[in-house]
Amino acid sequence: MTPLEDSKTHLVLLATGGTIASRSRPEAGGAAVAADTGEQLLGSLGVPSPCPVRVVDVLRKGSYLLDFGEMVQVCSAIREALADPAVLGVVVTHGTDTMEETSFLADLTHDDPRPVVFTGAQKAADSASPDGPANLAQAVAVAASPQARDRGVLLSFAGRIFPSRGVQKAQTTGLDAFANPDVGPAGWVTAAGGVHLGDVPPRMEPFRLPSAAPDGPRVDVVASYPGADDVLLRASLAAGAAGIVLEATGSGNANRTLCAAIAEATAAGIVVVTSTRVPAGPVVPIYGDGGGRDLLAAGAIPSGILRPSQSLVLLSLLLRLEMPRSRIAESFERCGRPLS
Ligand SMILES: NC(=O)C[C@H](N)C(=O)O
Repeated sequence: MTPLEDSKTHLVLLATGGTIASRSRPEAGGAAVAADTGEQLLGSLGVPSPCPVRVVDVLRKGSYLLDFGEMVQVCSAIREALADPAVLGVVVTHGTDTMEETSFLADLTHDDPRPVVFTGAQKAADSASPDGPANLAQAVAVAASPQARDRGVLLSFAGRIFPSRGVQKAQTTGLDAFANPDVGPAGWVTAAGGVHLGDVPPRMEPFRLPSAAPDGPRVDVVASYPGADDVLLRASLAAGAAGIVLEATGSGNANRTLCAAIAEATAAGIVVVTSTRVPAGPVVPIYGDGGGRDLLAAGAIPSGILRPSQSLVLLSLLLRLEMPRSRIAESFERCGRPLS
């Protein structure tokens, strides 16, 4: 671990809830709900932190409850923490269900060399052997490491370190909850806090952070599957969607019915992005008969390597920033490129 040169330097821990903070509650019928404060989480660390940590409680909820405005709120809290030059880096404790969404939004809008590291847990704080304390200790070690600088927003989980772009929750209950099926982890962190990361990849130009208003443009995810018709897509349009992420099959295919409805939607100015339910590989326009080639001709924008969850975040961000379709297409081209 890196010794501190200046005793005033410190990390900030932003607590948002999730399983890492959850305990079973009689008032919830014994179900696990977010309960612990950031101070309680910090108090659970079995090892001393490499530097002082200041705690801010931002939210206390399961991440399956978050909306886009709350994700912006977490990003604003990161920005506020980094406004203090004595802050070395930020750790965010967060539920794992939507950590790939919030961390990606934070990465897209992160304009600072200092590390921001998300972590959480798969087992509740009151379980017999919670994984939260070790995950948090490792995230603190990563955030305090000079090796983690200039890498945007990272996830540290079960000893592995991932850039947020392309990361996916890949286990419902297994302790190694996250994966990047395209490129694997960027590095690892040992139980003793030793951080190992490879070369620093180039960073993308950050986007502006939009307002945290809860009533931004509506963006829905609509799936294609055997027998899918256009009823749900049209319901989304009728509900006022400004953007739709199509969770397509394979390399990004739908069918003739969906394709025709998408052509109508894009002609009316709705932005449609084609992503895929397949865990790895880019969206590629190859097939006709309502496949990816026809979706492209219908005006849908391929998401590159971004899965539906992260496509939803990028599209919601760009629509909140009032970007025209041409810049949205360019942004997906840039942000959807595989990280190598
Ligand atoms: N393991 C977790 O954190 C899952 C939890 N349901 C959440 O996302 O808040």
